[in-house]
Amino acid sequence: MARPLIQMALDSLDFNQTVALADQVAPYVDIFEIGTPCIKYNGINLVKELRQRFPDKLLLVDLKTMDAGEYEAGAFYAAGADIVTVLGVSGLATISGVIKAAKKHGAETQIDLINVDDKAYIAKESVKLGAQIVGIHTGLDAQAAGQTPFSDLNDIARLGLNVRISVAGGIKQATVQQVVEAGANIIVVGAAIYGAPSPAESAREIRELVDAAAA
Ligand SMILES: O=C([C@H](O)CO)[C@H](O)[C@H](O)COP(=O)(O)O
Repeated sequence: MARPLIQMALDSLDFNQTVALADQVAPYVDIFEIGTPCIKYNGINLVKELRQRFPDKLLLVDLKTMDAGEYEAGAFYAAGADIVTVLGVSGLATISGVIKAAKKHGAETQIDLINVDDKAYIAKESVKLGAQIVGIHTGLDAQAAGQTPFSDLNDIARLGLNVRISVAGGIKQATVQQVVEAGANIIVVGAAIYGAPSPAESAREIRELVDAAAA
């Protein structure tokens, strides 16, 4: 099995704390995600800062775009994003616009299937449009209501689409093996790292668990 990537969700609103957290966990993660609240609060300067500080990391900007796909995403690709997210619920025209912007910059697009009713349909159509990643995502509010991403992950993985699958939604040490075995290519972790007494130690543990599960 190819080594799954670990994506650190940077969900703080504070610019300096975000950069400091990225520094701490950098040895253990592959992708820095600038989370949606964080990018709304800090804007494109944070993309530029992380791009400059971490030239070897992948940088995902979690715009969760809903409209004006090409226009909105284009500026973030130009600032150094490797991956930008667009909402599956936005519809195929917006998804197509973000993919067009990504292509212009030699970058990638992730379709976030959060709150999509027919996830299989949107995933299949997104692949036809040229998306490289589909995201199974139980958001923070849905997690608080007791939901998890596991059943949706199994359903999408079973389709065998030519696309990488990202999974997010409360993933922690206890559930890493389960999502790797289910077929996730990108494991997104936020609170289990940034909420730990030692974020670096938590990230190191998750790295070990992901690598062991994929071995
Ligand atoms: O995308 C996220 C959320 O919707 C806010 O933007 C989180 O970054 C994602 O859910 C990962 O965080 P955890 O669920 O805390 O692991």
